[in-house]
Amino acid sequence: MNQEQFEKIKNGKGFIAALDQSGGSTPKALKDYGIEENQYSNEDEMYTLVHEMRTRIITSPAFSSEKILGAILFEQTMDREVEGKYTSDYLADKGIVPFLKVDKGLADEENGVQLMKVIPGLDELLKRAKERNVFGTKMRSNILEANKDDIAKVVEQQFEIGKQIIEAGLVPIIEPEVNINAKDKEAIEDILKDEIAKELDKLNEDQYVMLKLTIPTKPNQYKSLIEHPNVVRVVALSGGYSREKANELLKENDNLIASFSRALVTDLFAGQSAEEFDSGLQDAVDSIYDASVNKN
Ligand SMILES: O=P(O)(O)OC[C@H]1O[C@](O)(COP(=O)(O)O)[C@@H](O)[C@@H]1O
Repeated sequence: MNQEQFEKIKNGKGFIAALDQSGGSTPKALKDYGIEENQYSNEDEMYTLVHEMRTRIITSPAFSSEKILGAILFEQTMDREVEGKYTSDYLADKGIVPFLKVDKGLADEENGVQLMKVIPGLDELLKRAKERNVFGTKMRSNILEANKDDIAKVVEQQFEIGKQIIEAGLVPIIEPEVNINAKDKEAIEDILKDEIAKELDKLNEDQYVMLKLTIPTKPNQYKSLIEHPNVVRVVALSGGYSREKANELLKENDNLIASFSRALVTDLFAGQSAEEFDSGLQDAVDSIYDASVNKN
């Protein structure tokens, strides 16, 4: 494992940019960016357009390692190039640590949770990620109701696959998202914290994970997880909150940094001039950095 990147992710001041919208989320990500579905006629064109959007973000002067510690990539982005380099190498050369989203989407909701779908060919994908100098991975489940046994299943699945990822020499970001509109969000977060702690305590001392969590209703709910010796860093998804709201809630949580997708790109549009785009991205980066680093 790249020790310099490990140190940066563990102790660096900044946040992680989530640029990994999956196939399922891409049409909405493009629509939010100002590209309607009638502007592309097949998946290939869609992926080319979203790679252009991500390239515009990644190559912007606002997308700098001064405030951005890492970036989470979609598999196709990892296999494409930015200015003649593989995307992960381009990022690493900018001092930004590359991560790869490895999940293949969510299973149907059952008993108030969505497990991850089976991930075929994971070993092969992890091998390729290592070849592309990727540091870590990210995979997302979804929790909607406070059903203890089912939340336990979500966490068990995450850690079981997480250990496979650790074996492959990468650091897994474990992301059991809690839906921000869940009726019993606080009760879910109490159960989730306990279930994650149980799995963390089973790890060997040289097995490291990261956690990507919904910003909790109770400030500092996850303090004990943040301080756990097997946890490199705990980061927060924006979950559908506006950037202002996500930043406001994040500021209430010590040592919790952002890993936003929607909240990062919400003011970026295809039709913007270079300076409008770059200044919109700079504003987003500055405000998310501030919420990640300067707490109340
Ligand atoms: O496309 P997916 O896999 O459903 O994930 C969508 C997004 O959810 C995230 O986990 C969190 O994104 P948000 O900050 O927009 O909630 C991102 O990493 C990812 O881009």
